[in-house]
Amino acid sequence: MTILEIKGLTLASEQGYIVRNFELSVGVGMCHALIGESGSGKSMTSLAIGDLLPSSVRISAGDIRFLGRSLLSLSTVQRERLRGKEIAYILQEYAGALTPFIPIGKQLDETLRAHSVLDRKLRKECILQALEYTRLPDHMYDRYPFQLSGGQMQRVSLAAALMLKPKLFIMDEPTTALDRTNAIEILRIISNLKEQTSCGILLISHDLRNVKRYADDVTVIKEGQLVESGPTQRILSAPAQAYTKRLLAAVPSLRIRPS
Ligand SMILES: Nc1ncnc2c1ncn2[C@@H]1O[C@H](COP(=O)(O)OP(=O)(O)OP(=O)(O)O)[C@@H](O)[C@H]1O
Repeated sequence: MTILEIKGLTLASEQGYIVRNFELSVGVGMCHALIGESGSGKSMTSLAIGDLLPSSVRISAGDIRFLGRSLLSLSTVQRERLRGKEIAYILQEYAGALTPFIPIGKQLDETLRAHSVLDRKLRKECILQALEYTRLPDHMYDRYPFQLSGGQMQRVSLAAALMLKPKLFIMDEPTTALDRTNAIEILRIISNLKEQTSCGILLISHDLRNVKRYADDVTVIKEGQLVESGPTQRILSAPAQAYTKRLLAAVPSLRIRPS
């Protein structure tokens, strides 16, 4: 079964096309990485899924289906409801997801209250479970975001998303702002989550070592157009397109032999 299916997606601004006739799908329990050079349209594609495109960019053709349902046929309110509850974004800018002077527990409680009918006691249990899952101690509940390190803050934003049990995580450079140890820790948590909950993950990353390790499938995008797509192992070890070969050759640990 497919969680996310993007078909013929075309995004345009006044300056012209940003993404053209693009497609990608994320299966149940799968992590699909979207890779390509800076400015190739990765973030715009991911923002289109959650109805988060800037006002200067519009969807001019194509469809985005979530669990078989076209998202483009839903109202703004319906899409807003899906976002957060069923489709969660984890971004590089984790600090913006938290209000600095409100304790973590209170912020997570507000999120849970908005999206569930759990009583206060159950909400607290759920929050503590999410903190534990992201390997944060219970006392984080009473801490303020400004008292946390970058790695801890990204784990809190992950905890906030996963306690709502979304079906799809959209992760745009989730570990770019973190050191290698914290980045690996976050990716391990995400990977476990995928195994345990069968959620789908759309991962946008410049770090091809992470893509190699954690993604099941890869799609390569260049100037808004699909270059090639397939299982990670195949794309990284035997890319069919010259552009992909160039992209991979730039990463020393992935360097491929010219064919
Ligand atoms: N607000 C905007 N209005 C119009 N065009 C935009 C806007 N923001 C970005 N773009 C254009 O959309 C194109 C794709 O940008 P996008 O952010 O999706 O690239 P990306 O592949 O995610 O790059 P990076 O890896 O650097 O984040 C770029 O050419 C960019 O100039």
